[in-house]
Amino acid sequence: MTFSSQYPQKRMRRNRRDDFSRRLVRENHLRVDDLIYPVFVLDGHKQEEQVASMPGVVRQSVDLLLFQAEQCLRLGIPALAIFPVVDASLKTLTADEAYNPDGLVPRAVRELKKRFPELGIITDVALDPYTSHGQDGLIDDNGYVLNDETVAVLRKQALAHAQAGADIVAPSDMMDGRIAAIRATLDQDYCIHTRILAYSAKYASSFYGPFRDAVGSAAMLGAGNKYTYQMDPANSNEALWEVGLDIQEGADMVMVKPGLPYLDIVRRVKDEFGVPAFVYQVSGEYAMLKAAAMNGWLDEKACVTEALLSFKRAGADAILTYFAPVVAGWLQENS
Ligand SMILES: NCc1[nH]cc(CCC(=O)O)c1CC(=O)O
Ligand SMILES: [Mg+2]
Repeated sequence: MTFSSQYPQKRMRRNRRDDFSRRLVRENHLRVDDLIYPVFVLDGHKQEEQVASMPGVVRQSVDLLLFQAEQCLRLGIPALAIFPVVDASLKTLTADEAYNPDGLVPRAVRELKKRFPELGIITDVALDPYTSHGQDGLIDDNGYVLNDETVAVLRKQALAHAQAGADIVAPSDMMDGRIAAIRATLDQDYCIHTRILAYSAKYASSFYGPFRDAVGSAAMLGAGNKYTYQMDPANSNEALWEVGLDIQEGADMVMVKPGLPYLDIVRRVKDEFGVPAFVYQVSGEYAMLKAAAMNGWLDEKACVTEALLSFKRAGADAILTYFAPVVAGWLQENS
């Protein structure tokens, strides 16, 4: 039996045949330089709690966080993103604790920067850990989140973080005009080097569920939602509009959040603006992968790596992922 030499005309499989040629034609790579590790910080000493809906993720006091920070540095992870678990007694309608210069976040930042000055520290600028209703801003009598009144508090919060030494402040609140306002406040105080990572295209996603458990805002929020400020998952052009405004207002990097269900947005943002575009593989994405892996239904290493590589393929420059240290370890094994 003979085979026609004209069929197939082109053999795409030739490059895939061997590991060496697969490596040579590989278009995208996941590197440790791409990773940002989100961590949950608690008050107190030697405190550590598991997050039930995020197996392998803990909330911990600053003294213990220092060990994780050291490990990240050793692994080559460029930056940590800090999220506070604030005691219910400190949550108020006006979120005053958000800009307490001696609050949990500024204290954590000072400790981390003192011990590990070369490790990048990113703080979250939003009021949800500090409000008694779990919304990211101040509310009126009808529960509507007020824009300008909220921005006035965010300015103070961002300044408190910057003065404590945060390298990057990251407004995740989705109020209008907050990037310009925060930039002006930082500049007035000569915090000219503090970068702003704008959560520009942040969707009203149900994949944030485990995060809200982790920081304890779920109980506060109750049946509430964030539809009046976070973006509608149905929208795509609007994300470009949001990103464009934040760049104009002075953002140094922009973020798309969540990740996997919004790869198309990452690609559009990168193509349209060419600015540093970050993506957040959020708590629900972590929980999905982890749950399936723990059941033996998915190969954790293979699937996590594939999901993270998809962000690179979509054009992301950096990825916030709860898998960061684990992945950094895998990358070291391979090199
Ligand atoms: N400012 C709130 C905030 N900052 C980061 C996340 C979610 C992160 C995650 O799910 O991993 C949220 C949740 C929300 O908007 O309710
Ligand atoms: Mg906006």
